[in-house]
Amino acid sequence: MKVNIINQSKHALPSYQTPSSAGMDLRANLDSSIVLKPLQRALVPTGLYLELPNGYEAQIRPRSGLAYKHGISIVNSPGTIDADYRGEIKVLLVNLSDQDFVVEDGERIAQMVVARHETVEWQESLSLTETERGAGGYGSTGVK
Ligand SMILES: O=c1ccn([C@H]2C[C@H](O)[C@@H](COP(=O)(O)OP(=O)(O)OP(=O)(O)O)O2)c(=O)[nH]1
Ligand SMILES: [Mg+2]
Repeated sequence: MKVNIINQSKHALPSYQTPSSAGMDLRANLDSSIVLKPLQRALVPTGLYLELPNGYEAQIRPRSGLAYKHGISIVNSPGTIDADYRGEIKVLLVNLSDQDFVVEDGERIAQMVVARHETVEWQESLSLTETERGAGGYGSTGVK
């Protein structure tokens, strides 16, 4: 699928790291590095602007390596990029470790997965179909 993109960053377009990757890594586009103190968050610019087709969204997800090695995650994970959004894609990083983390210009800070979504029209009803699960949840099926 072809998607229009404007790249105002200093970096190459996001790309899949392997042929069957679901996500493309996003790079920070910074004039100078950012220091994230423990529990601090920052809205990190990418310099990218998308025009997703209707019926698609982009999800901004953490990278597991940064999460595991440095406790870096995304506050609103997965971030939602709406098809009608024309602003800059930004990544809301948070440092969940007990050490400072430095975000460098050009660093791959997150990954973006483009996915289809449905647009729902509500059909208001007085009752719902019965199921085996019913209202059970939150561990209702046990732990083993
Ligand atoms: O991680 C994110 C999440 C969102 N956005 C942009 C694209 C998205 O389409 C828009 C709005 O996001 P969202 O709906 O999550 O935020 P909101 O707090 O509900 O703001 P709004 O009232 O503008 O929808 O912000 C990003 O750049 N990065
Ligand atoms: Mg919103």
